[in-house]
Amino acid sequence: MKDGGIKDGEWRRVRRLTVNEQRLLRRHGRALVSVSGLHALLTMLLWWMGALHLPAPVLWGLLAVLAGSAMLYLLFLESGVTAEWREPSLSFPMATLLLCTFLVTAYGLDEARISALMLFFPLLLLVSFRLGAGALLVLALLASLGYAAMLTLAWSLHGVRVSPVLEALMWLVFSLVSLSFAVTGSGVNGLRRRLAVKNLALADALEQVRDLAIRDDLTGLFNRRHIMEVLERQKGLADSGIYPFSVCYVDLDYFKAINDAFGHGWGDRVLRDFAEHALADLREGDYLARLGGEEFILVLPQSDLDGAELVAERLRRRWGERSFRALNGPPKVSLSAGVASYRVGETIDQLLARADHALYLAKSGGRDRVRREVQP
Ligand SMILES: Nc1nc2c(ncn2[C@@H]2O[C@H](COP(=O)(O)OP(=O)(O)OP(=O)(O)O)[C@@H](O)[C@H]2O)c(=O)[nH]1
Repeated sequence: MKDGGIKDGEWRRVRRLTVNEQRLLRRHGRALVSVSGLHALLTMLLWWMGALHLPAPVLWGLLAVLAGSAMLYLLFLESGVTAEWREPSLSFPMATLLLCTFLVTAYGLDEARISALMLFFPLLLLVSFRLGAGALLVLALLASLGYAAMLTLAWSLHGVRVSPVLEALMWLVFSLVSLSFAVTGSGVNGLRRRLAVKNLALADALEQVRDLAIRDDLTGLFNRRHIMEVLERQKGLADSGIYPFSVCYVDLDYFKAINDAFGHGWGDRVLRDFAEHALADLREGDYLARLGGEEFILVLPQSDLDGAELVAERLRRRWGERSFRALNGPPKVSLSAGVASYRVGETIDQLLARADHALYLAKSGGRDRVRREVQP
């Protein structure tokens, strides 16, 4: 449904509310209950002043309905029972019920009849935050028809005490003001909805911008800038004694030859395939970034040197089994890796320099192998 008005199936469960939405929902519920409370107070005041001519059982029944419905309504909203319904605030049934109670009080009044209906306007404004134009117009129409029916009943049961022309005039003014409140409310509601849609689009765009800032275009892995932030965070955790971490430089072997023999397109494809393969090979919580070219880095929280070496060795072995020959690509692309473990208090540059040296050892030792840092 586009405008969010009340239609068939409105009460069906559709999705969970966010915490913020739940907070707004409860606030809305309390506002509606305040209107109900104000009406109860006004009714008692009018009765105490002797202006309300309702039989005692009707009066107490009315107050009981106001109190009971308010409690039930709050119970529904606070318990979250309605949270997954399409219109979780139950604004339409609650507003209709309150309208009926306004009409009952108005029935018991003569000169001051309209005073019991005044609360309908703030009520309409309140529910316009939740209901669409159609539902607001239906409410305004119900109020106008209800008022007319209440007048007819009052006139037929205890005659006319106020000039019928004056009564009819008040009814007309009430109906027109209700209508204009409904129209204004739905306009505000429309604006609010458009704003909400724009906010969502903005949040999406921000997410994309953030993604662009931290990810590598070709592989979708984290980029160098972001992994440096990750490393600083890990250093903070390790320096506080929370857990250690290790890093592993990975470099694909003879990549220039692949580009030269199979073309740049194949080179890109191998890089993307490696990223996918390595990500699948890592455990949850490990980080993988592309530093540039065919150079990658793994950041392995809670891993010591032996653990990091095992991870790198497993990656080397499994990646080495991969072949693109069937697709007319390179038969095999091996990798070399250098691992180093963070030593409390050192800088990230010192750590990376040891990993880089280990990678150099792997390359100069013949490639397709993992080497660990040499002690000091
Ligand atoms: N297809 C492709 N190639 C790239 C990309 N970035 C860098 N390269 C190429 O990767 C190659 C890296 O070559 P080298 O640094 O000589 O390294 P290598 O050929 O892998 O040799 P070793 O590392 O010593 O085993 C160069 O030819 C770069 O042009 C990229 O995004 N896509």
